[in-house]
Amino acid sequence: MPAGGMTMPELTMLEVRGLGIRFGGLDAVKDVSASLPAGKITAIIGPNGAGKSTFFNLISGFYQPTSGQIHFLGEDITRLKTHEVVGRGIARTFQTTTIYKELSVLENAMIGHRVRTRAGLLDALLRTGRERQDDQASRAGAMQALERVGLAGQAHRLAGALTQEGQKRVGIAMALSSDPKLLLLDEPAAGMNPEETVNLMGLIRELVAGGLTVALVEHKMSLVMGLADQILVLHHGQKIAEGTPQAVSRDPAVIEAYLGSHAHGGQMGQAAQAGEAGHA
Ligand SMILES: Nc1ncnc2c1ncn2[C@@H]1O[C@H](COP(=O)(O)OP(=O)(O)OP(=O)(O)O)[C@@H](O)[C@H]1O
Repeated sequence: MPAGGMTMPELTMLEVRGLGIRFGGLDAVKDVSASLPAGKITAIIGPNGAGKSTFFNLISGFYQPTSGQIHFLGEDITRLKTHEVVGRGIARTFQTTTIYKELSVLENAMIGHRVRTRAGLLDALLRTGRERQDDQASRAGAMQALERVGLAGQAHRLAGALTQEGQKRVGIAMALSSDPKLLLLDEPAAGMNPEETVNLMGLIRELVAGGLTVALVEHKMSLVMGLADQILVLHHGQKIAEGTPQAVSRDPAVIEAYLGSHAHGGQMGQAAQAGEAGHA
């Protein structure tokens, strides 16, 4: 115990070591080692095709890595299946909104709960006898999740009738309904206007204040720079930098990676300038 210092050691929520996956001849993710501290927001950024979504797919059990290990709260989860990973406390949202617009907000969140606590979507949709028994548990989990995203009052509306932002919140509620410890958000601000993006940032901050750990993949630098405690930068599947938003936005290797890519060079360039705190 350091005398006079009350700093608690930082708890690691997720740790990956030497993580990699090859598709044919391509290393989509290669030798990535990183730690996600509990109660913090980690952003994973990088130019198009850098391996960000693949990284999420590895953590959430959608893909099996060809090398390396994944530890979640100290447990080796490298070879677990998706629903087992969810059972441990990791949930994710997807790049494209995958809500059922013709169902109610509550039904969507309940499907989220069932899919995440069962082996398959089919099981959840067919409503087997076992499913009906679990109805109450799903309903309770779903309502709690809707409260967390501010949609409890709209539980019985059709999901398709909500705004773009509301529908994003439904997607997040679907992930939260399994009560995860770690939430993976894949491009949460995609398709959102600046006001909606700011609201979404507020929601993510609230969730983290409530004890959640968040990792997000996002191209919108305003969100990344405004939210992230730490940033991992991937390029061609490899980690080229990590650190605070300020440090990463000034990192020559990061600027080079973004400027060298057609797609998002401008955004990172702007972020680096924004980091210069008002210098013209
Ligand atoms: N299932 C797959 N089979 C073959 N190649 C894949 C597969 N998934 C991803 N890849 C390849 O792996 C590389 C990384 O893709 P990934 O989607 O992870 O990048 P990303 O950083 O998420 O890109 P973006 O920002 O455009 O979403 C790309 O070259 C992609 O074509």
